[in-house]
Amino acid sequence: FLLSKWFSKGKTKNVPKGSLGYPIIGETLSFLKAQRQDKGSEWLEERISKYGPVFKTSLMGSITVFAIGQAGNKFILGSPDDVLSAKKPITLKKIFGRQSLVELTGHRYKLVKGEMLKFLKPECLQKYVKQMDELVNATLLREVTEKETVGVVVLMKKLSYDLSCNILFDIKDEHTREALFVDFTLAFKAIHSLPINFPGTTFWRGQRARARIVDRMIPIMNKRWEEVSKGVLSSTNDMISGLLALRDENDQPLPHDLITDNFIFLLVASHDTSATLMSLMIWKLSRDPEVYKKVLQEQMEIIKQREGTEERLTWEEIQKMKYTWRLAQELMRMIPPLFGSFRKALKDTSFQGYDILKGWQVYWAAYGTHMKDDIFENPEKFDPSRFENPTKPIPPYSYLPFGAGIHYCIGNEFARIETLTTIHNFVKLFEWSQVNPEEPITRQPMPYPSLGLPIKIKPRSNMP
Ligand code: HEM
Repeated sequence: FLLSKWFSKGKTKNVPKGSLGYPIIGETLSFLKAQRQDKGSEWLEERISKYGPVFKTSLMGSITVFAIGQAGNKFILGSPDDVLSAKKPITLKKIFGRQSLVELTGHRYKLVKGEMLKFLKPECLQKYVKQMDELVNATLLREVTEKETVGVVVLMKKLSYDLSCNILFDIKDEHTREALFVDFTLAFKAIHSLPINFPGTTFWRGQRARARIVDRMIPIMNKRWEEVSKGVLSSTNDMISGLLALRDENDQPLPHDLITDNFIFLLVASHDTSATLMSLMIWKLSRDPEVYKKVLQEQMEIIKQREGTEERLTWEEIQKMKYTWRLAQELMRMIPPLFGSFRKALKDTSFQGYDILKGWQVYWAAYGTHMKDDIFENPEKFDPSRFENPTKPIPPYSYLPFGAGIHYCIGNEFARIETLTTIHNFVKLFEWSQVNPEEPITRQPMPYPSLGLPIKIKPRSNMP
């Protein structure tokens, strides 16, 4: 009965063509495998050539429609939330929690996002530049000094995690941070695993890790709640305090489990994405002398022009790092940190004559536009200058490292500042060379140098 129900699903409608694969698991295994082997674009191409740019498959236990290309991106990312919501497949939902931002809709979504934005908008981030610079500088010196070889990927993961923990959540206790980091690593792996909850599976381990994170957060949250209630701590101190002080439409505080869910969600959203970008930047600088020269020149010029005794970076100096950020933009065009992302249909809808039924998932992928020559001239050519003087403006819904529409990344400015601060300190403090000059990038599923980017490193000998 279940099998016939599964195969007859949507038969009376004009649904997109495509194979649903095996019952329940569908094509999840081949999709995850392609992601891990950095063959996501081949996986897509195979299906596009058979069924066209709009096709269906089944992923993570749900029928999933892909709509590849600018029109597809516009449809998916531009649809209102009550038609295509950002609700995620079971693995993400179980790790992020039922009340993470992407599971919320309507008023509650706006309320929680509004509070997050208070900390993430440029006006607010300006005041964290100095603190970020201090933290990056101290971490790099501590982790690198007296070592001849360093694994950049591990270092960047640790750095971006520490930055989020410190700046966004004010978790300063080293022991707590370390313990949480171990569990976050396990929880993150579970997001991209098969949803099989059986002792020993990645998904099972991730959920146990999440439970431990929640246990560790309870006393932290209770203490903050007490401090915020007594007025000892301001709601502007950090995001946890801000969410604790927030009141809903009935003037009631938000449930503590909503705050824990969003703490976990934000750490995942902010940690591996930025760590990927920073690792890709150092990977590119290690193997492209031309690019390295320009970045070094830009960063050293900033130090040279510094007046007075100020040693730490300023907001104005971040704005001067134009070439360094264009390098990041071009890297994210060719190797987007997020391959794509899911939406869930809350109502029946349609695209280009194809029916998409309530309950189905929809997936957008950056691949469909980032490497197309009608959008980016010579798309295979690595050319940061295309973001300086574009011959023609990039059409909307075509360049998607941070997504687009309602769910556009609200941490993009935070990511920009931490990336630029890290690269500034890295080139200022060290000289280095790649241990494996041919090291390629592989998706795991985030695109990292495949061997963790080991580098031989020493303190910089010549300063301006
Ligand atoms: C280079 C680093 C980053 C990249 C490439 C990135 C990418 C993205 C993308 C593609 C989306 C849209 C996902 C979708 O459409 O389903 C997104 C959403 C989001 N990102 Fe980021 N992100 C980065 C850094 C950060 C940071 C540092 C934070 C927080 C401090 C953050 C917080 C968020 C949040 C909260 C959302 C959900 C927004 C919503 O649903 O309204 N991200 N990010």
